[in-house]
Amino acid sequence: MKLYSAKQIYKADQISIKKEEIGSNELMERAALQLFNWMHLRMQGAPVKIHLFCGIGNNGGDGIALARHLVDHGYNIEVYVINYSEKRSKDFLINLDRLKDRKVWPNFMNCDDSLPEIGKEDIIVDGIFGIGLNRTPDDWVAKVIQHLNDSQAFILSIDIPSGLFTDEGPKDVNSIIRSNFVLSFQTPKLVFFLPETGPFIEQWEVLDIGLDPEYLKETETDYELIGKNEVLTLYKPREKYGHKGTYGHSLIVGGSYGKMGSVCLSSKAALQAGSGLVTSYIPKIGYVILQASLPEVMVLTDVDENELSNINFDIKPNVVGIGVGMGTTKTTTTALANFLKVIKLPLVIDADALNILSENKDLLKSIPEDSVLTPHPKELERLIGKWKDDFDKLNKVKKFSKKYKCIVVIKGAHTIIVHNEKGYVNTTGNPGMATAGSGDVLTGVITGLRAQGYAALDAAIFGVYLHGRAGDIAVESTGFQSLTASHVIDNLANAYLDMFKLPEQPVVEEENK
Ligand SMILES: NC(=O)C1=CN([C@@H]2O[C@H](COP(=O)(O)OP(=O)(O)OC[C@H]3O[C@@H](n4cnc5c(N)ncnc54)[C@H](OP(=O)(O)O)[C@@H]3O)[C@@H](O)[C@H]2O)[C@@H](O)CC1
Ligand SMILES: Nc1ncnc2c1ncn2[C@@H]1O[C@H](COP(=O)(O)OP(=O)(O)O)[C@@H](O)[C@H]1O
Ligand SMILES: [K+]
Repeated sequence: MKLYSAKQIYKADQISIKKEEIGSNELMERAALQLFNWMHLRMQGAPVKIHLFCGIGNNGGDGIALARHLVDHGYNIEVYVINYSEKRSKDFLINLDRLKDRKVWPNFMNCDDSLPEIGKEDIIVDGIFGIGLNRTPDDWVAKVIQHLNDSQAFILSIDIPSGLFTDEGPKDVNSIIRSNFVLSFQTPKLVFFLPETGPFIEQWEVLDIGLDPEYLKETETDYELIGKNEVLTLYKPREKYGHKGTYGHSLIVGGSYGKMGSVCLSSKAALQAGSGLVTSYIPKIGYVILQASLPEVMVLTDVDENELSNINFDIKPNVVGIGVGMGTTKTTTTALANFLKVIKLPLVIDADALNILSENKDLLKSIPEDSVLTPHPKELERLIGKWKDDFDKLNKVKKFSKKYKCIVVIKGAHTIIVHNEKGYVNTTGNPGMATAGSGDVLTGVITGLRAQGYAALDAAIFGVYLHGRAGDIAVESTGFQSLTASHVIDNLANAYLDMFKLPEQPVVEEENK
């Protein structure tokens, strides 16, 4: 699913109005009707108090139009207009008049008005600012927003939580609504998925207001949301006459004294992702551990007992996953540097290999083209330096990806895969996966997919999706706290099977005869 920018949404808005020969107030009416239907379906006329807080732009106009539908259906409403500017939008004014025709008089709030009382059981509709926010709200508006956040009432935001910018980072977190639910028009916004702004949104849903499908289809976006539909198109089925050679040979390089588990996790994950063959390359100390833990995996050992000192093998893998549990000693740093000088194969680079690269930036230019780097936030910071906000981070990563011709997987609650100018935002995974070794599993999965012939970007996108989905299935039986990296591996099979499951159909009860 494409994630459109505010500029693109406004353009779609203009094109739709022109093509369909409708007024902009008709689009607002569609938006308001969709909002109303959503609420009415769930509330079924319940007499709960609904406080609608509206700005003076089109987001406020949506709120005012929604208020009219609510009052027409007998709901218990109170409307407030936050007068943060004199420049009321045309469609806001049209809808304000329509509401007044119903004898509903909004409370017009200015900077020195007292704040209204809101009960815990009430509902707040947040239509203060939408995608038109272009500067930090004034202090008194921020105070109103804080008051709503503190009320403990359920907050339903129209289009986007008020105070959040659509395409840039937040400047004052005290002026942002904390939404329980966002009904977003036509597209979710990128900020719903970023670590700094995502926490302001508990749940979201898209309402289709019928913006021009042709424009939406043709328009390229900087970001895409990755779900089941997107990865189904990437999936490579197995061939009847395929053999283990057809599905590639993964080599997992890593481990050091006390950290052999990470190599076990990556190697097992590569197998479970479907790699035809898997070999682990480890310091001698891990030989028995690997052989005893994973009978399917072949093992090659370094000459050194406890750490990698010379990465040298005479097998022909298709891809190398490198870095897990490897440590960053001088000896291992030299081993990695020498390896990068000669290696031509695609790499999946993780953990300590990333840390070594961060400490020796001149090595970055030796990374083979189309390698996949999988940093968690701390590793990323070591690699690209500090960032101002999430947008600054994404821009820096885009530059890095272009410069070193690689794919960067920014791990997190919503992992984002960056390739050149574009980002792919993952939708699977859960906080149970914030547990030791789950990143090692991801390295194995992406390596295993690369081995099977998935292109670098596809392997990264599909791998991140599968890994998260396996975690989501696992957590249903383990709970968040008890989920471990091994559970994620054990559920990779279920993640594959789940891709082809049809959505559950409603059960039709047989009629009593
Ligand atoms: N496009 C679509 O598909 C459809 C969109 N619809 C709805 O329209 C919404 C966008 O509406 P919008 O453009 O009128 O802007 P909105 O967010 O209401 O802000 C109002 C104005 O406030 C101003 N302003 C900005 N920041 C400020 C600040 N800090 N403090 C004070 N003032 C500030 C700024 O004007 P300025 O003062 O800069 O001239 C801005 O224009 C969208 O989210 C959706 O709900 C639907 O109706 C149907 C179809
Ligand atoms: N809150 C979360 N929601 C979803 N996924 C998460 C969350 N926290 C962590 N993860 C995922 O778990 C993995 C953790 O990786 P990493 O930090 O490298 O762990 P480790 O170093 O222990 O292997 C990443 O794939 C990350 O996206
Ligand atoms: K809003």
